[in-house]
Amino acid sequence: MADKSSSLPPLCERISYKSRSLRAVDLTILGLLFSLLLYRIRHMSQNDTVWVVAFLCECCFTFIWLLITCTKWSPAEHKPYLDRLDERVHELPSVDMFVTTADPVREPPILVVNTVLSLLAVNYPANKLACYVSDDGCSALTYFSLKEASKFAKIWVPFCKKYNVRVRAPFRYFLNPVDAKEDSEFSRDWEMTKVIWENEEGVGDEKEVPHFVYISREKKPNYLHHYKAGAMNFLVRVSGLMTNAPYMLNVDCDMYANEADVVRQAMCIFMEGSMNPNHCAFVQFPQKFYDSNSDEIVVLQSYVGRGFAGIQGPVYAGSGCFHTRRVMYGLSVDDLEEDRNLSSVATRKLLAAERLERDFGKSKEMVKSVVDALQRKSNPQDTLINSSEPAQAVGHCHYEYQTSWGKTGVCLGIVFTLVGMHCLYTLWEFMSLGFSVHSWYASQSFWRIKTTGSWLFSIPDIILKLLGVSNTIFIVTKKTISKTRLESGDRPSQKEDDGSNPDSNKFEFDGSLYFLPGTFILLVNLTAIAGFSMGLQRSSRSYGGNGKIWHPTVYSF
Ligand SMILES: O=c1ccn([C@@H]2O[C@H](COP(=O)(O)OP(=O)(O)O[C@H]3O[C@H](CO)[C@@H](O)[C@H](O)[C@H]3O)[C@@H](O)[C@H]2O)c(=O)[nH]1
Ligand SMILES: [Mn+2]
Repeated sequence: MADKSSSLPPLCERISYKSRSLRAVDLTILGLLFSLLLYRIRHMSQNDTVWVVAFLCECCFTFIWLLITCTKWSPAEHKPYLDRLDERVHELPSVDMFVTTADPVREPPILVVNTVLSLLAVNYPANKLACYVSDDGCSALTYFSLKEASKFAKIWVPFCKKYNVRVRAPFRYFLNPVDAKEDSEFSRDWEMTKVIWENEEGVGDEKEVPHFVYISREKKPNYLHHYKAGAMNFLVRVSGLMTNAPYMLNVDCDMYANEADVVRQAMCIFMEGSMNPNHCAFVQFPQKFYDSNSDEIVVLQSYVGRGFAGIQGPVYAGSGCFHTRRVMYGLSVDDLEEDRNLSSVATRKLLAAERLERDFGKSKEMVKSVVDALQRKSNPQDTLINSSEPAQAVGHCHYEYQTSWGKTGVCLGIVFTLVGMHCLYTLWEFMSLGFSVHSWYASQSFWRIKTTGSWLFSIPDIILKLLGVSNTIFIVTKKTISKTRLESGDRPSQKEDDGSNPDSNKFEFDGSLYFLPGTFILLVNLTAIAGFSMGLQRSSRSYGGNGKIWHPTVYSF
């Protein structure tokens, strides 16, 4: 386990990216915002509703701006040192990896296969890993695809490790042509692996491949199944009964591990004791997107993500996250002694028989696995410890009933300067990460669509839910696979991103009513601008006569 000596260099370091000039810009914007609000207050008259509404909107904007700026104030990143981990930690802890899928049509099994293969092939001792797939669609197609994938894994995993392949999702890897001399051993292995990948056949070495488990829980009409959250709870229970690893990774089926060292990187953070021995409940990795339209997310993640890392750490993003099992089972920082064992008070509180049964259900095996996890008793053989019977028991839809599973997310002048500064600021954020002005413009447009569409509709939705009138439903998003992703082989990998695909960078809109409010506001704005320019023409013709000018109303969200 980790060496406790504090004189050794750390396994992971926090690197700060504070910038004085950026802070100066932020403070200037803050000054401008406050002077705008002050101006509004000083010139407020009670019967001017437009003025009052504008004031309220600006208050709201200032509040949100303050929140975002506070978040971004002290950006930082955590840098793991893998060589130090390999040198000091000889017995790495086990990790259970979870992949969720729900619909073989919307989520083609080939996606799930790639996700799973990228996880099975990570640089980590195979006997310390187990990969569980939960299939809420209970699909025979997904099942058989995964069965084939498990055969291919026996060739794929050793191949990746032998040649130190970085991105270990085959569809991604085989987009690149082989980069070696024709007759080299590597190119022969490459060809062979590719042929097997395309023909889906394979035999190979089992020892190098982690455990791989396919599960599908029971669902019945009158039982809430809690969508992905329910699937995650089920995965936690079943893996608890089978491998009970102290760490768990969850990945959506439309993602893959794009870094072969991801698990060891997470361990550097979990096992770095010098910051605070019990400091870390989860490690969230940033998400990257291989199709178009993701520039905005990259920018958000770079600035807001680093900002979060600089304050208390990241927020859980739903995928690409490692959790500790003990924290999932109710452990908090105060429950631990210096040596990370449970304190006596915590032992009484967490391990009381009534609490265990109430929170985790009636399965004796389940309760034992929770106790083992809380007391850090590892599964000695790193094998699948239980037969599938207890696992089936915890997969019934009534298992969660009456337990805690599933319950537990100069006015105009100021305005123009502000709007100008805001635009320049967001533009700078985009350009400093290498994106074009066009991509910034597309993201700005999309913000308007989001605020007038999804945000607007989400408010009545939440109100109805709070009033108990409606239930939240989870519609699995359709994972479209672009043509370039399906065509493997002869195309260079950059092909996807160089804009040669005429449909890249385009959004797909269906005939949804959600676009009505945005379109309506756009039309109002256009009419107002047209009216304004007509009014200007008329007034310039009448030499300042007292013709009324129609003031444009421009709504900006
Ligand atoms: O009943 C269900 C519904 C969904 N899923 C899985 O949940 C994941 C996310 O579903 P998806 O339809 O892809 O939702 P997105 O909107 O893309 O997901 C975002 O939003 C989700 C809900 O907040 C988060 O869990 C995800 O991590 C986040 O990427 C997928 O692996 C699904 O297979 C299930 O297992 N069971
Ligand atoms: Mn998704």
